[in-house]
Amino acid sequence: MTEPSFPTAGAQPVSKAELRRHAGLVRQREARRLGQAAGDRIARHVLDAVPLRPFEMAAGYWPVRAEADPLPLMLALKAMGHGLCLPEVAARNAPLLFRRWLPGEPLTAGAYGIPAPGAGARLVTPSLVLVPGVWFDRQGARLGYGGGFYDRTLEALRRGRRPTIVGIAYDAQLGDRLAREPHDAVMDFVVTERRVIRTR
Ligand SMILES: Nc1nc2c(c(=O)[nH]1)N(C=O)[C@@H](CNc1ccc(C(=O)N[C@@H](CCC(=O)O)C(=O)O)cc1)CN2
Ligand SMILES: Nc1ncnc2c1ncn2[C@@H]1O[C@H](COP(=O)(O)OP(=O)(O)OP(=O)(O)O)[C@@H](O)[C@H]1O
Repeated sequence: MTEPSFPTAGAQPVSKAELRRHAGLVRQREARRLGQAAGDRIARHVLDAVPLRPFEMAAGYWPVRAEADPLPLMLALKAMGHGLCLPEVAARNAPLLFRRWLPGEPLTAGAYGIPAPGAGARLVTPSLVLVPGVWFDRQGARLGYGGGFYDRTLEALRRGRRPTIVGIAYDAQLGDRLAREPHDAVMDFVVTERRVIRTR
């Protein structure tokens, strides 16, 4: 397969929409190429390199659209005694909410059809946030689906106790410096199946 030309925020600016489309294709290709091994490697890298405190409340995500799979990591965190939760879109311009979830518990279709724990599950504040994305740069900037949800959410969480923010992606979704906007939340770590990048 020919490598699609590489859009960056450097000499040749591309629109966010173009980068999203390109990144979506890269993600699909990598999901197919790497299969389940990627999620297992990501889990190992996070456990090896990201400092964890006792009793973290870890926000994962239910992988959709070929997002790198955080579930092996979530299962390992649970086995170590940490808590787990999943995001919920509360309103279009609001931060995400997080609800407690244990693997095996039922999920319901939430906003955009993404499975979520549902109104019966307890609301919690995560101390460790696994953040999906379509593109990351090596400085920890992130491009998502464009709703600004994680930007608003991470900004709000950082006003409280200092959470650990970990972007999760396939290595092929890592690129050169993204044009950063003032509202863009920056990850503390970006972890792929190949490496851990510590950004601060
Ligand atoms: N697995 C997973 N769960 C998640 C997120 C995520 O990125 N991944 N979210 C992270 O925020 C939230 C859901 N956010 C989403 C935001 C936009 C679209 C979406 O489909 N956007 C349209 C464009 C709509 C518009 O421009 O207004 C699209 O991509 O076609 C989907 C999910 C919460 N749960
Ligand atoms: N902290 C914030 N406060 C208010 N509005 C914000 C904030 N962060 C982002 N937004 C709004 O959200 C819009 C979308 O932001 P952006 O394109 O960076 O989303 P994204 O990070 O790709 O999406 P997502 O986080 O949902 O995956 C911005 O144009 C902005 O208007």
